[in-house]
Amino acid sequence: MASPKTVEGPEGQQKVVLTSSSGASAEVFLHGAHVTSWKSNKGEELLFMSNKAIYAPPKAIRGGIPICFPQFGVLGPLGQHGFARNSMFEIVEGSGESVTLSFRPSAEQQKQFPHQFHLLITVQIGSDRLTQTLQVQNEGSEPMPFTTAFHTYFLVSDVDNAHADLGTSGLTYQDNTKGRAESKLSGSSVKFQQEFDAIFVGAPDTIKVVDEKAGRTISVRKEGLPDAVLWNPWADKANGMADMGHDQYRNFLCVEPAVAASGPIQLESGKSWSGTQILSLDS
Ligand SMILES: O=P(O)(O)OC[C@H]1O[C@H](O)[C@H](O)[C@@H](O)[C@@H]1O
Repeated sequence: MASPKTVEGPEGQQKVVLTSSSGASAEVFLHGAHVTSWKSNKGEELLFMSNKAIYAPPKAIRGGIPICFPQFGVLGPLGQHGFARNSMFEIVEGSGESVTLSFRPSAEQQKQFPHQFHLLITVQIGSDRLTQTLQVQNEGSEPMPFTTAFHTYFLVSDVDNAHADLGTSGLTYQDNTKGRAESKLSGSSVKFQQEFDAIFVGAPDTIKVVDEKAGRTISVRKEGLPDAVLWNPWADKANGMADMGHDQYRNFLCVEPAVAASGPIQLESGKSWSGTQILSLDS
């Protein structure tokens, strides 16, 4: 397959633009293999991007779809969400509709995480969907522990008029705002009305992001990823972030297919593992 072309994005960073035959499109930066845009075939943007995002390493880009790897959150010895989102990837192959990006840790990164691995991220645009696969191969001689997530920021008209529907009532979750204390959902949906930061262990394989005001539903389907993290930082935390615009917390909610509290996965030497998220625009 021919290598897809890159174009220059903010701060001189290279990005790949994918376009489906129907006109849907996506943008993927080599920095972090980070998807920063997914547009429907009508041209409407479906992902949230901060208007103060920083596009250059060593910062992760705020918004879109950061890849948390080889650690989700603070569930391990590394800095929050691991180093892949702060690192440069290389293009392996692709076409107009898909691209595969590759990353191997530097000697410096292996000092913090003493494992050799090969990470491949594939992003594919379809007429009504965006598919992302994370594949990791343990190239070292010891088992490699990891956790991971697709940290997807969905754009919503206003968080007051949006919710995440898990499809099952009364699920329990670990509440990150309360030291991972167990809590229970009263219905099957999460309405974001204050800071919400929760790990659903063994979450349903499909979660819907519903924007009532825009009349839009996106299904988040996950394969090989047992958990889901739901997050909105709310006003105080978001307005304290240097790379988040004022009150922009109202315009997103995160649904993050993950191996979080179910992990870490212990990947044997020479073995590979993969996980996929499929985002589809239902209406
Ligand atoms: O600010 P970041 O490092 O990108 O993390 C953003 C958020 O990611 C996840 O959703 C975690 O559960 C949150 O605790 C964290 O605040």
